[in-house]
Amino acid sequence: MIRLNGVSRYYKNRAGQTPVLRDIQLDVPQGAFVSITGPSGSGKSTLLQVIGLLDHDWQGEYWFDGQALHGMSPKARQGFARDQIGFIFQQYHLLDDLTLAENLELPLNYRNLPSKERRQKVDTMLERFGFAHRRDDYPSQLSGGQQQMLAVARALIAEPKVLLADEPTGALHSEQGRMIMELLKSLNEQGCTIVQVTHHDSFAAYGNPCYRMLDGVLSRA
Ligand SMILES: Nc1ncnc2c1ncn2[C@@H]1O[C@H](COP(=O)(O)OP(=O)(O)OP(=O)(O)O)[C@@H](O)[C@H]1O
Repeated sequence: MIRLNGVSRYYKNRAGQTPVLRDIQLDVPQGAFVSITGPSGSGKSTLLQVIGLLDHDWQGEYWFDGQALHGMSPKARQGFARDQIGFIFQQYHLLDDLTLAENLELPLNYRNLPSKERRQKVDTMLERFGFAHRRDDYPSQLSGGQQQMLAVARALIAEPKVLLADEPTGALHSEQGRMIMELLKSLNEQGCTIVQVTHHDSFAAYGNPCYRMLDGVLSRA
């Protein structure tokens, strides 16, 4: 489903160019749950940003369901990402001045959907994730684990083909972290393709295959 072939990424600094991703080869089959671990600063988040099309300053080939994303303009990639890719972050990235329902509706605003259909999708998601009775609450009224659950719901509402998770449990205590991992596991069992970056070996074990990033080099763990 996703294939990276020889992807490299450099950051410019005073010394010149520092390689952060080196000749990355990665295959993510449809329905897979891929984990990427590795030490701090090794390039994991950078790789996920490339896969999530949040970063365009890379070289190499990126194939997604047979489409050559490396041949697309950044603007076209942005549209593609909105349709096909869901992203969750360590710090949730919810909008605090919007209600839970309004947060969920955000990704649908880019779609040409009648408002009734948008509302139905939001209601279904609120129900599915157990937030129906809290639709008019604000994210700050939720626990960290619940905020991350809402972020997962928001990432899924536009029915992306793949869910990318960058340290999804990083801001949570272990009980809540496990809850989020169990949620990702059950989503994967329902067919959702997932790529996660994590520091936790026990959480990495939810994935198969597992990769390890070291100094910008990705290899099978
Ligand atoms: N915008 C940037 N400009 C310059 N260097 C950057 C930038 N973003 C990241 N880097 C550098 O790229 C390297 C990889 O960073 P990245 O965030 O991908 O690592 P990571 O493995 O995700 O780390 P962590 O586990 O701590 O989140 C680091 O050395 C970092 O300092």
